[in-house]
Amino acid sequence: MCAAVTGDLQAIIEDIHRTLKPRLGEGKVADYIPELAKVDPEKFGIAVIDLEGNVFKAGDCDEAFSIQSVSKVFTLTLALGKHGETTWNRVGREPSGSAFNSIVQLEHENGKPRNPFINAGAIVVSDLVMAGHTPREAIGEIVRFVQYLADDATIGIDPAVARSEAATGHRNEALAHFMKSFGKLTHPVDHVLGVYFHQCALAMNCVQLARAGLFLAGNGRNPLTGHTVVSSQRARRINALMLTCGHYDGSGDFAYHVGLPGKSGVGGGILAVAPGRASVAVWSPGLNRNGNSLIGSLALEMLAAKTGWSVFGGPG
Ligand SMILES: NC(=O)CC[C@H](N)C(=O)O
Repeated sequence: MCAAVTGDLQAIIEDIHRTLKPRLGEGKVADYIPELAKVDPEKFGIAVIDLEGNVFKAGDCDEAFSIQSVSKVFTLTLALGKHGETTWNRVGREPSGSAFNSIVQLEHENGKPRNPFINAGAIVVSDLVMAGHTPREAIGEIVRFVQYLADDATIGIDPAVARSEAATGHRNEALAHFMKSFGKLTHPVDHVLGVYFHQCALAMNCVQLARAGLFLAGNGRNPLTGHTVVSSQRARRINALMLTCGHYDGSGDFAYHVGLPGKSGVGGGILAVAPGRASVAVWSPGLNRNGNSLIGSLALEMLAAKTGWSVFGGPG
């Protein structure tokens, strides 16, 4: 990273926070999971961690939130570790161009989801992570993996969110049963969804989330712990999937405006990766029409513009 950016980064983060604060409350908090509807729409946190381990943060960056679909990056990493490239026999690698919970493509494509970041694909990935495990063991493995990535044993699941999602998860049940009817899930639907709902209910703050994503900025190696999590080739490929599929039918827009691999969740969190430079987590619960954090996306757009971190080229 160039020295000028390092020195200015805290000022940049604070400026972004100050500039966007008056707009908090724009967007719509997800309410189809009742527990998420209770979250204060004015929350806004940013954390950036560079490869030297410097932390730059602003706002509500130490408050835990429901990471929801951001968890799909971590479960994909786990599934690739267990199953390698055969993972792609079960789930595709193409952008869907449809909503995160869409069912329409599944019938045309015989129950094989387009990519691991839409709900259907992530449910298949949960099925893959379960191999040889009970649901409880698989959930434990996911939590331990995220704790290991973030080097923080305090990270856990919010059971109220997991219960709330299970109680209202008819759309995900429909997706899972539909895929099961095509023989695309190995385990019983209720077991797979139990794992999926719990992974989505992981509660993390922006600093923890940025730390957990740091290996993707570091060619597969977390520079803070010295652990090689994945090969550089795999890190590059996960980043490619985040860039092309991480924001559902808003992925093209996110690439256009931000230009960084990113993964959003309906809790209002986004993990973004600036390869070779830093890992960034933002949180603001108001969502845009694609179900991605509205203010969080704007914050990342400003950050990319001010740092020149877009993977597509320099500042401006
Ligand atoms: N986009 C999201 O974050 C969706 C995750 C949410 N748990 C769901 O399955 O509906």
